[in-house]
Amino acid sequence: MKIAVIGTGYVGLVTGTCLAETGNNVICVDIVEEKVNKMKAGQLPIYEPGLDVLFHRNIAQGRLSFTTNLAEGIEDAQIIFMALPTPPGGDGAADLSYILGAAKDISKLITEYKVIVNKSTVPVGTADKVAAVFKEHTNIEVDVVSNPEFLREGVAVDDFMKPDRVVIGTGSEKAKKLMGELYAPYVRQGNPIYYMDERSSELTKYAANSFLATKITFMNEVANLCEIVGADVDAVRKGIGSDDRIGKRFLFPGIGYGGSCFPKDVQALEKAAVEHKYDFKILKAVMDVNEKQKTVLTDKVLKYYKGDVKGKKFALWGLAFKPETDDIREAPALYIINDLLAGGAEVTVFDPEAMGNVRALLGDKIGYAKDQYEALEGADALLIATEWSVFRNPDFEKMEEVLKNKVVFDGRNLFDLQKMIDLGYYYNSIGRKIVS
Ligand SMILES: NC(=O)C1=CN([C@@H]2O[C@H](COP(=O)(O)OP(=O)(O)OC[C@H]3O[C@@H](n4cnc5c(N)ncnc54)[C@H](O)[C@@H]3O)[C@@H](O)[C@H]2O)C=CC1
Ligand SMILES: O=C(O)[C@H]1O[C@H](OP(=O)(O)OP(=O)(O)OC[C@H]2O[C@@H](n3ccc(=O)[nH]c3=O)[C@H](O)[C@@H]2O)[C@H](O)[C@@H](O)[C@@H]1O
Repeated sequence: MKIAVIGTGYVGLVTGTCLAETGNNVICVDIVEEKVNKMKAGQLPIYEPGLDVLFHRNIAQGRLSFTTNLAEGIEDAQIIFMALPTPPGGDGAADLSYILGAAKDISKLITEYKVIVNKSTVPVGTADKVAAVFKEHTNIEVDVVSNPEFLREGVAVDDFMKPDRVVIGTGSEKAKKLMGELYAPYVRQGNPIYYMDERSSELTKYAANSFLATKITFMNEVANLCEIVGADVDAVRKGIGSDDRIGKRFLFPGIGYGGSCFPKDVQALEKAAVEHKYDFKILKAVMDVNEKQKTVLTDKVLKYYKGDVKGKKFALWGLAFKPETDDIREAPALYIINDLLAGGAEVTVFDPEAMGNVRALLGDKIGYAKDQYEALEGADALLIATEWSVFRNPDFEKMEEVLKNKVVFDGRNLFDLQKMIDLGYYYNSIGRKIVS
C-alpha cells in the first residue's frame, strides 16, 4: 500500500519504518527541515533500539523516504497517518492545533479518496473535528479513522511489529477493509484487531495510559507505606503480582512516572471529564501523588544531610525518563537536579543516551561525566534515577575508589539490600528499609 506519515517523532518514525518493513511504500513528512535532511542522509534523529536496522534496510530498498513537502508526501498515499504532537494546552487539555492544522493543509491538497488516520493520542470527539475540517475545505470524500498507538519507547519496534492488540475506530466499511489489510501482517500471532466506533477508540487510548499510570501510582503509595510500617515493597510486589488478576507488570515503585505521555494523558483525560461535568476523582489523586513522588528521592537526601546540601557534590546516574531511550520529557531526573541545584549542591551526571538532550537543556549548570564512574569522582553520594542495565551490576570496587562516601540513594531499587550491607554502604531506596 502507499502510505504517508505526517510527523516523524517517536511514533511517526517508528510507524513509518515498521509499515515499510511489511512491504508498503511509505513517505514520512515533517516540518523540521534539519530533521528531514538528517533522515535523507540515512541518520536517525532519535535513539530507539532496533530501529536503525529497519530504517536503513527500507531506505536502501526504496520503500521509505522523507520530505518536508506535504503535497509530495500525500499525493499517491491511500492512507495518511497523523503522528503529530498533542501537548497539554494552557489548561492541561490536549492541544489539537497540530492535528487540526495538518488536517486543514491536507484537505486543501487532496484530489481523490483518502483514509485519514489519527495516530496521535487525541480526546474523544477529535475524529469528528477532523472530519469537519475536511468537510469545510474539500468536496473530496475522506474517512477519518482513530487508530491509537500503544508502543512504549525503548521497545517501540517490538511493540509495533507484535502489538498486543490493534484498535481501529471507524464507522466506514471501506476504511475498515483498508486498515485491516494494512495491519494483517502485525497480528499474525493471533493478537486481535478490535474494530469499534471512533469515540470508543479515542477513549481506549486515554483509559489505557491512565490505568497504567494509576497502577504505578498505587504501588508508589504502597512503597511509601512500606517505609513507614517496616515492610518491603519488593516482597509485597511479588506477593500481589503473582495473582493473574493483578499481573506482574507495571508494579515497580519509583520516583514517579514521567515521559511524554502518562503525565499529559492523565491530565488530559481528567480535563476532558471536567468538560463533560464528570468528576474523575481517581485521576486527580494519581496526579497529586505523582507530583509528590517526584520529590521522594531529594526528600531522602535532604533528611540525610539535615536539610543542608549546600556545597555537597552529587553523582546522578540516569537522566532519560526510562531506560533504552534518549527522551527526557518529564524525566524525574530533571526534577531531582533542579531541587539539588536549588539547595546549592553540585551535580555531575551520566546517562548512556540522554546526555546530549540534557546538555542542550541545562548547559553548564551541571557536570557531564564520560562514564558512570567518572561521575562519582569526589561525590558525597550517588543518586540513581533511571534503571539502565549498565547500572545494575557495577564495579563496586571501582565505585569505592572514587566515591568520597559510600552513600547511595536509589530511586529504582537496583541493588540487593544484603549486598549493600555486605559492601558497607549507606543505601536508601524506595519502599525498603534503609541499610547502613
Ligand atoms: N512517544 C510515545 O511513546 C508515544 C506517543 N503517542 C502519541 O503520539 C503523538 C506523537 O508523539 P511523539 O511521536 O512522541 O511526538 P514527537 O514530538 O516526538 O514528534 C512529533 C513530530 O511531528 C512533527 N511536526 C509537528 N508539526 C508538524 C506538521 N504540521 N507537519 C509535519 N510534521 C510536524 C515534529 O517536528 C516532530 O518531528 C502524541 O499524541 C503522543 O501522545 C502515542 C503512543 C506512544
Ligand atoms: O502513550 C504513550 O506514549 C505510551 O506511554 C507509555 O509508554 P512510555 O511512556 O514509553 O513508557 P513506560 O514504560 O510506560 O513508562 C512510563 C513511566 O512510568 C514509569 N514506570 C513504569 C513501570 C513501572 O512499573 N514503574 C514505573 O515507575 C517509568 O519509569 C516511566 O517514567 C505506555 O506504556 C505505552 O503503552 C503508551 O503507548
